[in-house]
Amino acid sequence: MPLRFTDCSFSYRADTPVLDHLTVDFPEGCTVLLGPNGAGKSTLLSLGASALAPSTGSVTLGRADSVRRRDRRAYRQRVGWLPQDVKPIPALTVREQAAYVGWLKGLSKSEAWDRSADALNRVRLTELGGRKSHELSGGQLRRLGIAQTLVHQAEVVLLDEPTAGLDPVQRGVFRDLLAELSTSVHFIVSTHQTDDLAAIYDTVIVFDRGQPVFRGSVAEFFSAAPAGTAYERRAESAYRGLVRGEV
Ligand SMILES: Nc1ncnc2c1ncn2[C@@H]1O[C@H](COP(=O)(O)OP(=O)(O)OP(=O)(O)O)[C@@H](O)[C@H]1O
Repeated sequence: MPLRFTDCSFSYRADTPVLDHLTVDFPEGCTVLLGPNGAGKSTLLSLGASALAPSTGSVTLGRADSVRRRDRRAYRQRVGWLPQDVKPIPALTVREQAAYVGWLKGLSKSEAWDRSADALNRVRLTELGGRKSHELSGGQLRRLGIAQTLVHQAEVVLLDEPTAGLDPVQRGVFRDLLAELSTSVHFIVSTHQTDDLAAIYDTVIVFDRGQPVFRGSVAEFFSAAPAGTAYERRAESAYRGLVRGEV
């Protein structure tokens, strides 16, 4: 079920639109969103999560429109969001936090509590379930963020730079987790990391100055690199050829 932005505009300040009548859809599977600093990726994901509202246009998941008041609750249940800074909720344990977010999304307390056990198991945090969430490391906290989206069984999960600042081992853990979960959840991942694209993603979207400048398979993305580019430099080279960068 694709997430679709249709004719979407958004500005933080009246004179500088970040998104200007943008139309783009995110297909099923695992999609990576690449783009330079300031391109508008986080803004796009915040709109996708319905944490921000567009000034024109719509953001839809199937028939549910995030902008339409009567659809909003259902829309938010179907979409999970991991912003750049996942926040521990003071005084709550890891399991309580996962359950609490499920409850906020409309589950009953008992349902949220029951599902939190399975969600923590899927992100390999069961053993830390009784620990206070503010005691988690950055990598563990991000896995808790994913567990929160699993509790309310989001169909589409938006991850904003989920591996920034993680050590190589934790990055590997996260990558394996995405691969495992992507059989049942559609992921849209904003990142600056272009290694491992082929191992994780089905679709690449490159965003620059509020507009998509590339949308295709990983193989098509690689083929945007000049002929003869060394194998390990294809992603970087293709990317450089597509974007103009920060103003
Ligand atoms: N809260 C805010 N208030 C005002 N301007 C903002 C705010 N958040 C982002 N912007 C501006 O909106 C534009 C897009 O920012 P955004 O964070 O969406 O880009 P990004 O592609 O996610 O960048 P990065 O890769 O650095 O995270 C930038 O010019 C940024 O300065």
